[in-house]
Amino acid sequence: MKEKDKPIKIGVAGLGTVGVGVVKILAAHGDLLAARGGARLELVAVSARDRNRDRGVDLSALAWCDNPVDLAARDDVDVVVELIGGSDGPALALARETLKRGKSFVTANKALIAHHGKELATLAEEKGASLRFEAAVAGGIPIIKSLREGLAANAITGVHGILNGTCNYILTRMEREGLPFGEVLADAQRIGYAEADPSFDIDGIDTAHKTAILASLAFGTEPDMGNLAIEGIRTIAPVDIDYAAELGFRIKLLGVARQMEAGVETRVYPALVPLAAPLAQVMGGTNAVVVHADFVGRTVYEGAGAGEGPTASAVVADLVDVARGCGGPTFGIPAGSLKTAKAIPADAHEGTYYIRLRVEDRPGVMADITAALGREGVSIQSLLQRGQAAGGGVYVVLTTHKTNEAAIKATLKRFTGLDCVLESPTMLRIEEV
Ligand SMILES: NC(=O)C1=CN([C@@H]2O[C@H](COP(=O)(O)OP(=O)(O)OC[C@H]3O[C@@H](n4cnc5c(N)ncnc54)[C@H](OP(=O)(O)O)[C@@H]3O)[C@@H](O)[C@H]2O)C=CC1
Ligand SMILES: N[C@@H](CCO)C(=O)O
Repeated sequence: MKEKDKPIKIGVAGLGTVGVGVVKILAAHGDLLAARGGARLELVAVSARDRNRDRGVDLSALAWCDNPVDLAARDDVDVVVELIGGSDGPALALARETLKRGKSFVTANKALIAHHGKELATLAEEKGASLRFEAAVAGGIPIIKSLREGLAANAITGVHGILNGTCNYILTRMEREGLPFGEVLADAQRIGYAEADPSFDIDGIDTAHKTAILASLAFGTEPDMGNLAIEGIRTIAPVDIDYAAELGFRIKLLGVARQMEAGVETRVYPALVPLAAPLAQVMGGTNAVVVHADFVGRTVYEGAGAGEGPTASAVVADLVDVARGCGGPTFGIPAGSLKTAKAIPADAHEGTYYIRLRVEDRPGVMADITAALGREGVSIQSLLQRGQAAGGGVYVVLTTHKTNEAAIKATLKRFTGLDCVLESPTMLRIEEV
């Protein structure tokens, strides 16, 4: 047998939504994957918590490890796939142990890579092993490969993504069906989109993990959660979805990484996106990423961002790359050359803004509002007033011309101090991507 014909023996830790998907693809596409990778991908061992659970796939011929870290030490395992989740605990222990032994490691775990990416990449590069995580960002979309390989000729200036299927699914159904937040979240959990702790999804942490990874690949900085300002979608009210539509926008939770003069800004926030923009068309559990780069211009990537088949598709694509012997540094440049990301103050953010106020319905209110904006040098782009807000008073909704976040925060403080303002103002950024 030629060296190339030797099978690649795989151990999979975690047999939940994604793990079972990987088992199914390996079983369904054995010949196709062997032809593409130049070696058969042979699943030999698995690990999960409950050995007796029926997972709808045949595991009877496979070795079982109660402790997932034992997969790394097995002589019959060449490559370990980690589909447990969590930034630390067994996932991290397994990653370290696998790479220390010079074996390649494939994962869908964005928390692990966002928190320990540099350490693990350093270890992989020292040991000549491969560390792959295509499934960790945007599920089935090959965005890691695109940034690391397809766009390698370019300096990247910005990356904007809808990176969390759960949030996009919730926002879509709130808009289309007028359903309350909680009811839709339960559906996202049933479909298998949501994280084990769904607050990671709705509070923007999952998007932040993915943004940290994309920023690292795009800008050559080490993945760094410490510099990321994070806002989720809990505060988005149906009324904001309606006003956004009236103004020609749709609300999306975005992960944003962009090159600014002072460094790379990385943030997560719900934003108003113009209805004609590609990101506004992305509905349900679908993810999308828009990359701006100097020579190629704008490129757009879209596809299923979560769920069994799409996520497992990306995991198995990484296994094919390992079989092919595809190498190169994990984040596109050697781990030792990754720069430390600089914190960019949120107040430096420049852009246009949406503000919703609930105010008393009486003469002089609009004058107070416009005076507060004027004092902070914030110029109004559009202004709406609608009758009878829930809870009394009326809603006043405005968008601004370009300004900075320091001026917006100062304006919001002035609004909060006005007698006519009945509740804390809602502020959302507008992103023209
Ligand atoms: N679901 C999705 O759409 C996506 C998920 N991901 C990522 O993929 C990873 C897996 O997600 P998902 O499949 O949804 O998760 P699940 O919760 O469905 O599955 C997790 C699996 O890990 C096993 N497990 C948990 N703790 C241990 C442990 N200590 N030792 C051994 N096995 C353990 C569980 O075992 P048991 O079944 O016995 O309880 C289960 O099989 C996560 O990192 C997630 O963020 C990435 C993209 C999309
Ligand atoms: N919980 C994540 C899974 C995919 O990473 C989501 O909803 O997008």
